[in-house]
Amino acid sequence: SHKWGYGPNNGPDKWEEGFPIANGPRQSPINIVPKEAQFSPSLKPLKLKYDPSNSLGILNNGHSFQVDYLDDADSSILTGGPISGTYRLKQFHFHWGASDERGSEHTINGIKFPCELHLVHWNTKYPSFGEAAGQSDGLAVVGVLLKIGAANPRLQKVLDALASIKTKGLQTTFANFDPETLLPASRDYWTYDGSLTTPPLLESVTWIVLKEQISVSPAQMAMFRSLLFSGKGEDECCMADNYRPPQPLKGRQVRASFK
Ligand SMILES: NS(=O)(=O)c1ccc(S(=O)(=O)NCc2cccs2)s1
Ligand SMILES: [Zn+2]
Repeated sequence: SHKWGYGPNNGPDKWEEGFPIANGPRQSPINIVPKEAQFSPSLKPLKLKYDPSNSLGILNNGHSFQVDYLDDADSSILTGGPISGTYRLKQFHFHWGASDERGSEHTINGIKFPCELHLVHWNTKYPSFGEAAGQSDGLAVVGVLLKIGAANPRLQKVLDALASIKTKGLQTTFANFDPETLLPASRDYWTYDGSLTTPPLLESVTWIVLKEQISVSPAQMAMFRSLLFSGKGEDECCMADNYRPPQPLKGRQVRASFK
């Protein structure tokens, strides 16, 4: 069977063929309507504690690129917020468009952003990431929207590494990176129960989407688009538009940590 992707023959509209959960009750992403989000005073502040020495490498996985973290201890963790217990950072990655008017997965009042950052964490009540990924409370992903503006110096170290992972399967070491430097000043967020936004589309994600965006310049967006979906020696296919569009809310409540 041909692998899933973002093209006309293997893209989001085709994923239900191999992954019927694509039409499930808690799929992601969604369109967030701030006025319809319920302020929940019981939501705790988000607590992120990352150890930069846990960063391992940066990989072109053929769908996006990801920075992987050592997750054999509670050294890079997410606590508080809508979750209970401790979730360990596994990796972060991005989704982006072929042009600046699209690329994000979550939308706000129907507005698409050029790019979206996802920091993927797994619940340590389970023995491993793979185990957690199959549980309804197994994963927590922090989503940060990027908007076009001034060049973001915090992104530069990541973007400068892309030249060495141009094609699918390439990876290189990526040491001492603190992903907290990518986050906006405010920790205000929206949260809802959802899923992975790529196959296997598992409905195991507590989504935590930050209200404040971070900036990215058009030149920096061009660097994201310099990556290839294709492997070395294959017909070149620019890595872009690697986003799933918003999915039906199906009665879910979106809660806000702020008024
Ligand atoms: N866009 S997103 O943050 O919703 C993610 C999509 C895929 C993610 S993963 O790297 O955690 N792999 C998921 C798995 C593969 C096999 C078992 S689970 S995270
Ligand atoms: Zn993602």
